[in-house]
Amino acid sequence: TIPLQHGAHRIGNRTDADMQRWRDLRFGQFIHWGVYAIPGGMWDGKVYNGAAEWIRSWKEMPHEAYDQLYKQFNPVKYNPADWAQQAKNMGAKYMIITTKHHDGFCLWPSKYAKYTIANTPYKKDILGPMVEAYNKAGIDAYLYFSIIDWNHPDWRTSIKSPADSMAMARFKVFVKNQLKELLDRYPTVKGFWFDGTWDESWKNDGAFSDELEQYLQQLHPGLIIGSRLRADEKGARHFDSNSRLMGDYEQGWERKLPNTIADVHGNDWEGVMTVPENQWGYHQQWFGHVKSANELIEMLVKSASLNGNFVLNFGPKPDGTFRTEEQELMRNIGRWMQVNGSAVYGTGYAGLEKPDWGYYTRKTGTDTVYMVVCNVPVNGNLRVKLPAKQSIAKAWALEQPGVALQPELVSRDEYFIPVEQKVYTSPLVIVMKLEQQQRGQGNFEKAKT
Ligand SMILES: C[C@@H]1N[C@@H](C(=O)NCc2ccccc2)[C@H](O)[C@@H]1O
Repeated sequence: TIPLQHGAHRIGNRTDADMQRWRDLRFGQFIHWGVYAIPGGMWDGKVYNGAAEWIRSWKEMPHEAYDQLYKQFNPVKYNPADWAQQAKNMGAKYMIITTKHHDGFCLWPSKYAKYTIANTPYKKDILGPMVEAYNKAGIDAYLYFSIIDWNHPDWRTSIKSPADSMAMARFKVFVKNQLKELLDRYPTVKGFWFDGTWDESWKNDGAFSDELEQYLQQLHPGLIIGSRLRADEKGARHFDSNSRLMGDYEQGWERKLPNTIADVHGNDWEGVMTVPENQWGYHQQWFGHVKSANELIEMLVKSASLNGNFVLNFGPKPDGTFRTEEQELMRNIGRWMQVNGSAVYGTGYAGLEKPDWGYYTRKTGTDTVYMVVCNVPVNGNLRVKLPAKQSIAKAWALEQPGVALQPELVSRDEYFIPVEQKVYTSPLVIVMKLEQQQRGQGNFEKAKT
């Protein structure tokens, strides 16, 4: 291995209570909200085809015009208690809020910047009431923070001169000050979600990203910070130059998910997902494929089945309300989670071969395995293949706990569980209790009894 000062400092996953709590939550709500919601992906009668929160970088949007928009930010309908209730109804157990996106606009009255909510018609802190409302609803709060800051005069994408070095040095002090300010103002937050760390100026300063992570942990022990913050001293990101994961979980799964357990290399990980193909901030005209509740439920279950968390993004409107499509989604996903959440919360990889009909999740540390059926087989049977010497002690549909299903043993360690041929409007969940076979009790003897 290559000797590193600023690579991963831990081999393997965190085992402390804060991290176990994060693991068990499994389902989060991302919120991208800021000045970019005002144009909402359109300007001067033209539609921006990029991600709405990047509209400032669009050639049709003059920087001066964008940089005045904060003077119109006045979300008179903003009601964090209502947001929290909708998130709770959806079944989200944690929330990640953009404190400051790449444009540098701060949703809190930072004393280190002028480009903040304090200097808008709204004036009041957005974050405090949000964190409070979500925590009150039993939802943990995490803070998204962009290192890239297009508004700050000292931000540099690359260091090309001594002047750049001095500017970036000032910028790093500013970043540290803002992060400490956020922890001082919102002490109940459980972690940071860093973004905007791909530019050279950051990638080539692995030492600082390492020191910053340690500084934050020492300020607030137990914080959960993903791999995207980190670079090592050779410019390697997420994984250090010895291929060891930095940070507390792999934070690279953005708008994509791993496909097999091999893809996650035994690490904790989190996938973050947009409802349309690529819009995080509010866009007035969603175009392309908009994901359905069932599609997103399947992604959530797939994530849990591969030992990961799934965070679904919402982009509130400038008036402080969620668009109707997003409200509808929260209700529809919530209806399924209300009944079937136990197949997601506190679960992980079941250690079984992925079946054709859907996903297995296992209640962590138990013999309880959930079968989440997304593709009902035309032969009417759910094939369950177990490792040698394991058998199904009991099986039942989650919605009919009193009705024992009769798995048919079709070959050694393989069962068929019949599934009703009908129209399914959402994934079906079956619960199995597995057991180690008693000594000497071969499979076929079992079938005879
Ligand atoms: C969570 C999302 N991350 C921001 C983003 O710029 N993603 C695009 C991107 C992702 C990975 C490397 C470079 C650029 C988006 O604006 C969202 O905030």
